[in-house]
Amino acid sequence: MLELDSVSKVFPRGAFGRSGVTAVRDVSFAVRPGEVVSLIGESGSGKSTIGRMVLRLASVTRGRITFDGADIAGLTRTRQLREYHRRVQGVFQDPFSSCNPVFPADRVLDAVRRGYFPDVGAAEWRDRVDAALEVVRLDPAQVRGRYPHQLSGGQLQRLLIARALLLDIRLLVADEVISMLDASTRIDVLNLLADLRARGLGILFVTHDLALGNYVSDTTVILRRGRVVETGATATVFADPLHPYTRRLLASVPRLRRRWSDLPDEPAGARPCPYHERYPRGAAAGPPLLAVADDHHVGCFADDGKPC
Ligand SMILES: Nc1ncnc2c1ncn2[C@@H]1O[C@H](COP(=O)(O)OP(=O)(O)OP(=O)(O)O)[C@@H](O)[C@H]1O
Repeated sequence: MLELDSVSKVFPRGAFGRSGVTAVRDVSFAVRPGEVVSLIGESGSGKSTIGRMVLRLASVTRGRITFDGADIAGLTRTRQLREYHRRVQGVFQDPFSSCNPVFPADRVLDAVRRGYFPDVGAAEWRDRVDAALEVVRLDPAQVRGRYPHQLSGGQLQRLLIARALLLDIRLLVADEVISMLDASTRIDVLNLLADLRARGLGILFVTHDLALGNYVSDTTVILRRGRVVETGATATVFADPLHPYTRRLLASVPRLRRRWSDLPDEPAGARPCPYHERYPRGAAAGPPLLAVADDHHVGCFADDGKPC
């Protein structure tokens, strides 16, 4: 369904854009129907930029993003982009910023009808809205005519997911959708994402939180400074993290009964770089990621990301 092939993004910087910030470097991965892929990395690692490129909110500098085999850079006409957004939608961290506070929140649902389904009658539309609200486990009476400030962050987030469902989407980009929610609402939204996956939706789950990625995803992509350092089946990556960065991220997840001051500087049992073993320093550059198993790929441990 969605494929990223050696995608890079350079933001121009300085007078006349002569220099640039490389936010994303040679990133490749795929999202299949019914699969949740989590994109995990610290702040500034390029996660949101990838989400924005997938949503066509930012352009790709090098490489290709394809949806069902077609390069999305080729969708230049308004009509083509609208069709793409009927299939691919995003939900973001702050649900309140996606709603105009002076209008009832469910107006975002009516906007879908005006934009995409002007020929659908009022009664049928109401049925469709009720069905979408039921999927996200919202009682229509709870949200109809309510203003954003009268809803909780979790309710509003679910309303925005219902909006995406009205479009009959196939891929959802969920960018830090849980970050602003409290613990009990988080689990509701996570379980909702699991329901959507079961309905065959592909989900690109952008997060800086490893525990959330582990809970919800089938496949994990670990990003560092815009580059993929490790990727694979979530269970494999979490059970046997290879890259020192992944190991550091995992070691720093807060746990009950362990204090911050007890954390070792480096996780014990550092391993030699498998990439280095395969492609010793001085050899011609190897592939961007080394396959250590069918479902597990790792990048070079060197800090600059170049093959050792
Ligand atoms: N519009 C822009 N213009 C210039 N630089 C940008 C722009 N958007 C992002 N960047 C830079 O690209 C890099 C990656 O940013 P991005 O927002 O994708 O990271 P992130 O991993 O999503 O971080 P966070 O979790 O804090 O949102 C950062 O160095 C950021 O400063």
